[in-house]
Amino acid sequence: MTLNTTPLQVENLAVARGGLAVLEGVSFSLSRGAALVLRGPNGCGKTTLLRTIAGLQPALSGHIGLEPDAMAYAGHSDGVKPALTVTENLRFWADIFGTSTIETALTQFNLVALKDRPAGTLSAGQKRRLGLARLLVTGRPMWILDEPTVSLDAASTAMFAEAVRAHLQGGGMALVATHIDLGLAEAQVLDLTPFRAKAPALDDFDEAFL
Ligand SMILES: Nc1ncnc2c1ncn2[C@@H]1O[C@H](COP(=O)(O)OP(=O)(O)OP(=O)(O)O)[C@@H](O)[C@H]1O
Repeated sequence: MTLNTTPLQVENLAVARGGLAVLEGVSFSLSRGAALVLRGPNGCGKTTLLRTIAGLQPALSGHIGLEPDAMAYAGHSDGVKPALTVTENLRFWADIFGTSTIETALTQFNLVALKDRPAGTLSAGQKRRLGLARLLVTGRPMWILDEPTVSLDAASTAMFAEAVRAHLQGGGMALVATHIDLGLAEAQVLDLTPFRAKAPALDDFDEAFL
């Protein structure tokens, strides 16, 4: 699949969770070859924003200028099939996304020695590496990553940063919510704190109980 795509344009986006707005007025753009790291305190709406941009839930308002089928989303769950081996998991995804090779994914995420292991027998960090390796076999240009380094040790975190860097160098893009320093000095950073939605004003007070 080609990496030629319109860059991501997000304009005046408002997103909601549980029926309540959590972020409003979020605007940014991402060019090919660029990464943006989203920061903000727990509960500010990073996951909600990523899920909305990935097309997994509707926006309250605003515009997202990239189709979901240009995106590969890696959320909190690894999405690994435990009964399939590492190779079978990657081949399964390669078939779904219409790509052919899984070798780069095995190598870049240090999974070669584990390739015949049922995924259910992997450690948490190994499972996470497999879940992230899936990004490579999607062939999709826009990676949307929610806390991708959870369970990864320092070496695997560095390996992941290298995989993101290689993706960017190939013209891909990455949007990442993370609390840690990924070591991606080239990434831009957007703090979502100023975009937190204001609590709705009460304009219809009930009488106080006496
Ligand atoms: N199922 C739910 N129903 C209602 N509200 C929810 C639900 N899940 C989460 N929320 C609330 O939505 C808000 C945004 O949550 P979200 O998971 O997007 O934040 P986050 O910035 O990703 O947080 P964290 O850094 O802790 O992962 C939070 O205030 C959270 O409590």
